[in-house]
Amino acid sequence: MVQKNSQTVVFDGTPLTVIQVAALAAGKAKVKLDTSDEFRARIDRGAEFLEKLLREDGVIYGVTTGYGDSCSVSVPPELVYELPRHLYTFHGCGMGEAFSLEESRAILAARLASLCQGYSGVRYRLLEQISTLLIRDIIPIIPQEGSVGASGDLTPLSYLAAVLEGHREVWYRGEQLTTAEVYSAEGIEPISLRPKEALAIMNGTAAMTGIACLAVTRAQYVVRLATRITSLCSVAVEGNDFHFDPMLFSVKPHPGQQQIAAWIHDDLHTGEVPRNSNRLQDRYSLRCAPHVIGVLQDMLPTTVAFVERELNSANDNPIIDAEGEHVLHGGHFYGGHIAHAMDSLKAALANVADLVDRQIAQTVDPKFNHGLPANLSGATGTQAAINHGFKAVQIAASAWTAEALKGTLPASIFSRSTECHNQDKVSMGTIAARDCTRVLELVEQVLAAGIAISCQGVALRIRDGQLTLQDLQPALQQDLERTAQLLTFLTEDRPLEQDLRRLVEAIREKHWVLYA
Ligand SMILES: N[C@@H](Cc1ccc(O)cc1)C(=O)O
Repeated sequence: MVQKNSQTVVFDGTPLTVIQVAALAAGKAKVKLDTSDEFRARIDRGAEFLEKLLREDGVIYGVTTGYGDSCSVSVPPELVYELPRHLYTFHGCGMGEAFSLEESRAILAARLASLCQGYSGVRYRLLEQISTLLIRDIIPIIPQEGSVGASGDLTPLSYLAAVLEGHREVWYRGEQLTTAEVYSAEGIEPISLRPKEALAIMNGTAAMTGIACLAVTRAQYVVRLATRITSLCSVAVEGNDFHFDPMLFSVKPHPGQQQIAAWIHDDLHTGEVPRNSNRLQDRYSLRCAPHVIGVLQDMLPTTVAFVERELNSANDNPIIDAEGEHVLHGGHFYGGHIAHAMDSLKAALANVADLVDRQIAQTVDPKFNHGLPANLSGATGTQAAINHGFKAVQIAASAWTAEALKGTLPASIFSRSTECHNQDKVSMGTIAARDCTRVLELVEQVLAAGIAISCQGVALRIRDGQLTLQDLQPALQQDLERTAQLLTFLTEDRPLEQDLRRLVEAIREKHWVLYA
């Protein structure tokens, strides 16, 4: 899976970026665990401190006690080593679809990044086993449902814990196989989890954080593509270029909004604004595009910061301070920041889908599109009467938009008291991240329709001699060519499902080079 000469993501406790996690998840980056003696020693020090504590004090939460509300139950010494297996076993109750291969790799990467901070009291050997899974692309199959995202992603991460010990199932070379058969084929020894180790794997936010890494990197491309679609729609409907003037935006100083306006302005290579324009004001979906896409652009840096801090944090409980010899009890498994980041990201994303859906509506409609044919059908002569162009695609885009908007209900407000009221306030961050992923899929579909329709609109003006290719900025010319590689100009009605699927795939692959 891992491509040759591709980048390498090194797990050594130093900060990782969402881009690195996304590259790793896509199979485009190699994985390397720091093998230096210094790093090994730093990690092992936590496990050694716990061993010492166990010998000397005999009581450690989650090691010699039950979990959560069951912490008042003491576990007799002869059963302490059986406790980790019980933890992942009773949490083996995940439901729903499994996370995708890409998502599951991101989840493993997020857990490894957290354990590499060195505050979880696990052995270096455990980190090696997780990195072996990533390197050999043996990926646990993790059901998506069943985490409240505040006692960590306990249930999803139990699937990782179980796989480390050689149980449950994995994806391996495109097949779903038992971990046991893959380990024996690959000559991998299952690990025997030490007393704190199952808890350390499960008591964190890796499921929601891994998914959030993928969501924010996809959202960065959504911003750019929605901006370019706005420019193309403006050209297609002969919109008013002066809505994006730098002077206009200098008096409303949201930097992301200004950036979007500047990009559109450059795309449209607008000249000097007339002293008193007699041009009409376009509808809001064009005129206010920087104000809608700009919200997403302005919130992305904060969203990325939330996700990267969580990614590079010790999200576990208890935290093991081997240096100072303390066991610190807290709530670092709580995914509140990811919950908020994903809840707000999905709302901003769905607003962009709504904007593009309205741009599509203007562009296909002869009442608003300044002389383009109905539904942008390229059919001429008598054939025009029976051709319906992008009519159904516009209807579909309306449906995808509605579904995206419906998916924006915040998850974090649905906190429930659970686990005998020990977990009486929880984040629901994993649900927020999954919702955000679903919203993203729908947004990308709307953008696929948007790029298809805006390019057809511009191509119609060129075909009908109202515009030449050279009138367009080189970047827009290139977009038309890149779109034409995937979607031939629509003259005669044809089922567009496969074309749209290609376009969605191309969005995921960042096929259009946008504002580099
Ligand atoms: N997250 C809990 C531990 C826990 C683990 C498993 C459970 O099923 C419940 C609670 C804590 O650290 O306090």
